[in-house]
Amino acid sequence: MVLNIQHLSKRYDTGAEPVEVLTDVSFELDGTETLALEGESGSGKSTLLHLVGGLDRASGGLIEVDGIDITSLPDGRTAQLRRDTVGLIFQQFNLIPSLTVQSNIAFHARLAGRHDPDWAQYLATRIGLQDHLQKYPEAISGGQQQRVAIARALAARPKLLLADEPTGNLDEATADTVLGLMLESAAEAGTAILMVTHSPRQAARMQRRLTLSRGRVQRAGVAVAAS
Ligand SMILES: Nc1ncnc2c1ncn2[C@@H]1O[C@H](COP(=O)(O)OP(=O)(O)OP(=O)(O)O)[C@@H](O)[C@H]1O
Repeated sequence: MVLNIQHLSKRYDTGAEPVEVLTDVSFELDGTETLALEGESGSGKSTLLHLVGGLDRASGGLIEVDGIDITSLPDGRTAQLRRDTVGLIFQQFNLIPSLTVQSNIAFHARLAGRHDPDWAQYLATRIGLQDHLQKYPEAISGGQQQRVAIARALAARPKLLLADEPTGNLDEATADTVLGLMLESAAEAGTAILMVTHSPRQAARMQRRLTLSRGRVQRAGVAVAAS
């Protein structure tokens, strides 16, 4: 199992009143499964993704990534796990402007000590970037930049890919193409996917769908607490 979440909760104590953003969330993700995370704005999707990526701390419950409980790891170890096991794609591509497309793709794999030039080259070609490798991010389109972010996230063959509306700012046709490339490339890399999306059309292309409603997992139209 690549991801095991049990009774996860997240509370923010920053304001006058504590805000419980996630309550008793439990689900699992096997091998190379793909899961769409849906739910209305403010339901806690991004918060959940940040917790799984170790970018924020849970208030309670368990998050096992590839068998390691990240809720009890010190910050340095979470960063290491993120580097070694998890790939991240956000709506903002976060490309490094001073690096070429090719170097951007290799960047995280190099950091993880797992840069495989043949795989990076194959991935870039597979994802349609072969003619843009020596260009800088400013010289390519939004759709192409998003392809770079996807290739970069998959270059180190992560066990788990976390994607927060990865095609959210692309037109529908480009989004369809880019998502297809992401799914095919992840399958080839042996990578499971947890993807936040507002698009039912995109969610339907994933193997499983899970909806959050006010921080709880909703099944069959009803928000339920995990047993
Ligand atoms: N640092 C914070 N302090 C207090 N509340 C927060 C904080 N970060 C997020 N929240 C609240 O947590 C809730 C869930 O936010 P989150 O961004 O996870 O929702 P979301 O489902 O991803 O929404 P969207 O679809 O609009 O991106 C929101 O009500 C938000 O206001």
